[in-house]
Formats: sequence, C-alpha cells, structure tokens
Amino acid sequence: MSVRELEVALGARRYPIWIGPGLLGDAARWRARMRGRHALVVTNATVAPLYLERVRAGLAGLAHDALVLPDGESFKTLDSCARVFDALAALGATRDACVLALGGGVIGDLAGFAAACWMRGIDFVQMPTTLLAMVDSSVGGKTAVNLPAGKNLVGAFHQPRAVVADTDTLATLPAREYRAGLAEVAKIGALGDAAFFAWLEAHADALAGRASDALIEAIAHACARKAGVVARDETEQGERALLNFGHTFGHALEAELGYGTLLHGEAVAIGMLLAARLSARLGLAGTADAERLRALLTRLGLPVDAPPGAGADALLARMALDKKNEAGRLRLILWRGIGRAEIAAGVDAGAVRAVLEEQGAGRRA
Ligand SMILES: NC(=O)c1ccc[n+]([C@@H]2O[C@H](COP(=O)([O-])OP(=O)(O)OC[C@H]3O[C@@H](n4cnc5c(N)ncnc54)[C@H](O)[C@@H]3O)[C@@H](O)[C@H]2O)c1
Ligand SMILES: O=C(O)C(=O)C[C@@H](O)[C@H](O)[C@H](O)COP(=O)(O)O
Ligand SMILES: [Zn+2]
Repeated sequence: MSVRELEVALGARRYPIWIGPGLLGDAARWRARMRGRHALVVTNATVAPLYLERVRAGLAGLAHDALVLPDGESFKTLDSCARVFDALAALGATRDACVLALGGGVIGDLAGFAAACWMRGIDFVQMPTTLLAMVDSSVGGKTAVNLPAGKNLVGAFHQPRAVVADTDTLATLPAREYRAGLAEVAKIGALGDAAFFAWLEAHADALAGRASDALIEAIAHACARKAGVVARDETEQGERALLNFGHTFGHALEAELGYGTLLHGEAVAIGMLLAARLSARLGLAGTADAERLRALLTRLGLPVDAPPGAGADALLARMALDKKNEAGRLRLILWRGIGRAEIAAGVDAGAVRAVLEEQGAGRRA
C-alpha cells in the first residue's frame, strides 16, 4: 500500500502529512525534515515498548535520547512538561534541536507544547500512533496541557515540521481507543461536509470493522479537511472554531468527571449530540439531523449519552472557562444540520442547562 502525502500550507511555512504503512521505519523521509544535531523522542510507557526502537533506529548519527512518560490524560500536565524540559537540558539541546512526539494526542499536545516553549520554540515532528492523533491532533499546531480547572488551558500554536502517520501502528490500538478516534472523523462530516457524512454512513460498518481501505480514506479525508481549515485560519480567529463542535460540552465533561474517565473522543461524541439538541431547542435545526448523528455515532460504537456523575451546574461553570467565550458570554458551536455548523455567541445559559438536564447530564452518580 502506498503512502498518501498531504500538505498544510501556511503561506511560506508548509509541512507534509504522510499517511501509510512503514513510515516510522522510513527514517530517510522524516529525517530530511529535521535540522540540527539533537533529537528527543517523547513517548509513554505503553507506546515505548511497541515503537520506540523503530524510531531510535532512524536517529543514528544524531545525539538523541528518549523520555518515557506515564500513560494517560491525567499526565498531560505542566509537571510532565517540566520533565521534557529537564530531558532537553540533559541532552544539551539547543535551538536547532527537534522533539519527536511518538504517541497519541496526549503525547503530541504535551511534547508540542514543550517544543514551543524550549528556548522560545524548537522544531517538533508529530508521530501519531492513535487514530485520533492521525485524524486530528497531529495536524494544525494546537499544543497544550490541562489544568485541574480545565482542558488545554495552557498552550500555544506551534506547527510541527512534519506529520508521520504510520498506519501499521493502529494494529495494536485497543478497540475503545480506535472508536474514540472515529468520533473526530464523524465531527469533520457533521460540522462542514455533508457528503463526507453520507460517505461515513455508507462505510460505518467497514470503519467499525477497521477495513483498511475505508480507514485510509477516512484518515486522509479528515486530515485534508482539517489542513484546509488551518491554512485559512491558523490561530482560530474565525472558521477554525468550528473544529470545536461538541468540545465545549465535551471538555467540561472530561474535566468534571476526572481526566481519563471519558476518552476525549467519547466526550466529543456526547458533546456533539448535546450541541445538536441545543441547536434544535433554539430553533436552529430540526431533530431529524440530530437523530442521524446519533445513529452514526452509535454504529461507530461511541457513547451518545453523558454518564451520571457531573451536575448541570458544575458543567455550566466549567463551560464558562471555555476559550471561545467572549465578554463573559457563552460562545459555542451550534449547527443548522448535517454539515452546517456555525459559531453562536451569547448562547442562553438557561437553554444549555435545560439540555443538560433533559439529557441526563444533570444526574448525580
Ligand atoms: N491538538 C489538537 O488539535 C487535538 C485534537 C484532538 C484531540 N486532542 C487531544 O488529544 C488527546 C487524546 O488523544 P488520544 O485519543 O490519542 O489519546 P492518548 O494519547 O491518551 O492515547 C490513547 C491510548 O492509546 C495508547 N496508545 C497510543 N498509541 C498506541 C498504539 N499504537 N498501540 C497501543 N496503544 C496505543 C496510549 O498509550 C493511550 O493509552 C486529548 O488530550 C485531546 O485533548 C488534541
Ligand atoms: O484543531 C482544532 O482547532 C480543534 O479544535 C481540534 C479539537 O478536536 C481538539 O480537541 C483541540 O485540542 C481542541 O482545542 P481547544 O482550543 O478547544 O482546547
Ligand atoms: Zn477534539
């Protein structure tokens, strides 16, 4: 199977996204995107035994080291970031050094943020090993860590030098993590691409069964759509906020339930349905499209109802700290139906509470 190559074009700054088998072992390809003499691989305790040696083999001739962090969303923290800084210092990494982020979105966000900070910014390469990271987090340069107060509250826009999506790595990805990645794929269709949404409906069984042709097509399509949005609006002054469909609710659920309780993709699936229901309540969309979204997510094996344990008031308080809000007013992504999301400012908190309570998110465990 051949390697697909896409590009993120940000004026003169451009970088490739490679998608296909065998890419971690194809060091000649990704080494060409690295400058300088130092490289630090940042990964975690689950991914390291599986794929670290493949990457290290490609670093022969460079001064390099690897930092293996504990696994989990609860380690996407400033403390972990400090460990990356210490490892870069121990390596003697200067401004021409490169960080290689080998893992899922947690590692990509964290290592990317550390690269953005070290000596005010050094190169990094995304080596995503989860479906979610391949279709979403490795592309576009959003890097961040969480705080107890909320998701991704400390971060930077810092674009990678390349995205190396070796699809062979998906063979070891647990089923629940795979399904979580499909949520961000469905999001791309739901927010702005009705034809892709219909394609997903037609290929839902193939995707749920990990059929490789459908999967490669879905990864490439999601990356291409995201690359287009990022090229037009790198720092989320407008259109890029649409990629946050489902995230205002989703991030609140992730933080309120405790990081790692819901996977990010699961929280986004539930969040998209909450946003769809809110849109229907506000008269922006009919309920039929919300049902279509619910049906697709269910076929992809994703949760569609918030679990008990997070009260509506607590979730609303979390949503008040969402990055998209302006002038103390809720600003979130609503929609007019499949493929037609829009940014809504000044959303009535009472309507949000009603949707949370009606859907059961207000239940106590
Ligand atoms: N920057 C962005 O634009 C962006 C976009 C979407 C999500 N995110 C962030 O990404 C994170 C979620 O990423 P994720 O879903 O990849 O979670 P993750 O990074 O926690 O990875 C999921 C699990 O899979 C394991 N794993 C990774 N690759 C594996 C492989 N090939 N085989 C076996 N196990 C493997 C990991 O160790 C982990 O246990 C969240 O923090 C979310 O906020 C960021
Ligand atoms: O790339 C973007 O832009 C996104 O919003 C993609 C999201 O899927 C992703 O979860 C992102 O990390 C959310 O960013 P945030 O700004 O809401 O923290
Ligand atoms: Zn997301």
